Amino acid sequence: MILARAIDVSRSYGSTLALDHVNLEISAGELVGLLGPNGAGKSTLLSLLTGIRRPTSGRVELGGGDPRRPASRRLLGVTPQETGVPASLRVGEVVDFVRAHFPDPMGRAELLDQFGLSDLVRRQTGGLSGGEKRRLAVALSFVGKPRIVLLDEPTTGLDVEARRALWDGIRAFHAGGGTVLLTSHYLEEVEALARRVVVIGGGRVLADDSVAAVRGLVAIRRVSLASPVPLPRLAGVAGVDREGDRTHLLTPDADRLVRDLVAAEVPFTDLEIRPTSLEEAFLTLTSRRS
Ligand SMILES: Nc1ncnc2c1ncn2[C@@H]1O[C@H](COP(=O)(O)OP(=O)(O)OP(=O)(O)O)[C@@H](O)[C@H]1O
Repeated sequence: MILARAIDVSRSYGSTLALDHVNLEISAGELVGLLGPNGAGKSTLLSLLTGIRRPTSGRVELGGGDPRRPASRRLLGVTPQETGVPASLRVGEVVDFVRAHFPDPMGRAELLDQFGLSDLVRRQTGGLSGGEKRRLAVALSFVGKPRIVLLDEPTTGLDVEARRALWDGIRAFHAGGGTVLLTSHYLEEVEALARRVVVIGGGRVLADDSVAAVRGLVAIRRVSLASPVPLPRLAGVAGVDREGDRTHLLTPDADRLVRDLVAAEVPFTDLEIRPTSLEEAFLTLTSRRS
């Protein structure tokens, strides 16, 4: 069963095209990572799926219905990028307050345990660390036993321990049959949780595949050099960019490329090799494909 769907969805803010003909289907029981750089359109897509915003064109469905209808949102749990809880309330009180809104909520102790918050139950939220606050905010999206949870950058800014506690909570929900869509800037983070990753950049879906396949795609290096002569055709070059007297070559195998340059006796200076950003890697690959 498909729990969330975007069909040919575009969304503009004035002259900014935040989403450009996006198609996406999330089936029940999946844990999907939505990966992309700043401004890629991730939050916009979540805001459409949660019914906060309307697409400019195309259609969005949640549980087969319009997410703007409250009935469709009954199966949904969400933690947006920015959240806030009243500083004077204790952790246990916040959880109880949210629990009171649902007909069959999770038990308070079970929820706190699942997210490593049990020791904080009597603490006022104003005194929590950033990581503890974030864990509480994410935990709250699970209170109503949703069928699908959307998490916008759930672990950004957390230290390793807090991140692991959060991951454990998300994994426990998924192990119980729950469906999750979470956004992230980092493939490593998606890799820790999800099998499927949807890469979004410039408002478009650039890849929708297994984490392993996407890792292969983005392991691209940028080899930059200055040469007084035009470069010969070299194997394994995914993209070429010229900037003044410098040439930038994108390749999945920088070692081989450098060996080939030397073997071809290409005169070069100022060789530089660096990893590409996700955005660079994907935009290069997609522009080659199209
Ligand atoms: N309310 C808004 N008004 C105008 N432009 C907006 C608005 N919200 C988002 N945008 C623009 O739409 C594009 C996509 O933004 P969005 O927040 O969806 O990206 P994102 O992938 O979630 O980024 P980040 O990782 O930084 O959160 C950006 O160019 C952004 O500036």
